[in-house]
Amino acid sequence: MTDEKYMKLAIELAANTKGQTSPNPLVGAVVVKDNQIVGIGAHLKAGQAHAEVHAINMAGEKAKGATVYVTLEPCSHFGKTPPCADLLIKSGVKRVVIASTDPNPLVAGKGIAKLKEAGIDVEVGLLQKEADELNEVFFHYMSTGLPYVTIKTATSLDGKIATATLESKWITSQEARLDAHTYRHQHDAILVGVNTILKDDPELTTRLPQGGKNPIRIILDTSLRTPLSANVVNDKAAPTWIVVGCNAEREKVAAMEEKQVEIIQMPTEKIDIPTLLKILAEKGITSLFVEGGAQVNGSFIKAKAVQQVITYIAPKIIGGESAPTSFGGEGIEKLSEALELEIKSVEKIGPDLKIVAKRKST
Ligand SMILES: Nc1c(/N=C/[C@H](O)[C@H](O)[C@H](O)COP(=O)(O)O)[nH]c(=O)[nH]c1=O
Ligand SMILES: Nc1c(N[C@@H]2O[C@H](COP(=O)(O)O)[C@@H](O)[C@H]2O)[nH]c(=O)[nH]c1=O
Ligand SMILES: [Zn+2]
Repeated sequence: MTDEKYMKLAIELAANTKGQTSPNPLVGAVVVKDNQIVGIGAHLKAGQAHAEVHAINMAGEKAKGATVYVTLEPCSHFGKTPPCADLLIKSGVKRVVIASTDPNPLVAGKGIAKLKEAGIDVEVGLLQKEADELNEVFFHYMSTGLPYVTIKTATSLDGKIATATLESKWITSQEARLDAHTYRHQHDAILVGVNTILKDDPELTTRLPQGGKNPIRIILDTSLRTPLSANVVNDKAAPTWIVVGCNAEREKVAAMEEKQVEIIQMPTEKIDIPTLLKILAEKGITSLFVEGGAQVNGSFIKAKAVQQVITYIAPKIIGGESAPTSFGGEGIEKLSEALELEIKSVEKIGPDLKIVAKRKST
């Protein structure tokens, strides 16, 4: 039981740095000696000390003969920081309890092997499910080389994202919209289509009472119709990248680049989602928050390029055959082609419902 207690603390430490460590994983570590916690640590920012380093430094001499609980296999490579496995060996710990193994090919089992070779008692898998869930973004990015994609939609009870005259402010409550901003803080980038820019001129920034990091703003805009006057072009609140097709007008591209907007020009006329995801991953985007609208959401579903769908439902009926729903595009013909997810949670947020659904882990 005490092992679980300490690993739960390590997981808690890791969970509280969500949104800070990208492209690195969330990691927590706890050092225990004679049933006393003598050191704790979490990885706070990519490029800075790993969780084990903080915890071992805090433990000092007491690390000798101690047990270390760490949510991810200690690294064994020289990345931006020296290997944690070597540090644990040098500090004379007796036992290391690990939750998740690290799929990073640079680590993948080597950290565990190193510790065992040095005669340290290693145990793997304690609360692995909870720890793995914490790092679903990092593990997905490591194993696929693509960003972990979350689509967020906000609809009425009858599934509409706007009225037939395209009025959409607001369908869901302030509380639900605030909840969505937490995801903006946690994601590397937010993505919308140019129609959302033209209709709402959104800021796409993280506006939480407690503050938060603004994600990089990505606009899908094949023929570069985003106005030079748009908020996302002028407010300098966060980087803005506009994805265009190969036929976007040179002059418009130059005018946008003048305003420090980054243009990502696709090799094809249209924007191919799988190709775009590879480009974004290469640019270090490990998590992508897609806030629609209908056409963009439809293109991600068509490409089956989504890992999580978060739906906020307001207890309102909008009606109208031509009122848009969350996923546009041509859709599917046969039900067997429907994108299969599993519902992970259903909760009330103010007057609204929030449903989190995830792809079955492939
Ligand atoms: N219309 C609704 C939403 N609409 C979401 C659209 O993407 C909207 O244009 C942007 O979220 C606005 O961006 P910003 O706030 O200026 O950063 N999202 C919601 O959660 N509920 C709704 O009712
Ligand atoms: N954050 C973290 C680990 N992260 C591992 O190390 C890699 C990043 O290495 P670096 O570039 O040196 O920060 C990352 O991809 C992942 O495999 N490992 C750990 O032992 N403890 C930590 O707290
Ligand atoms: Zn490390």
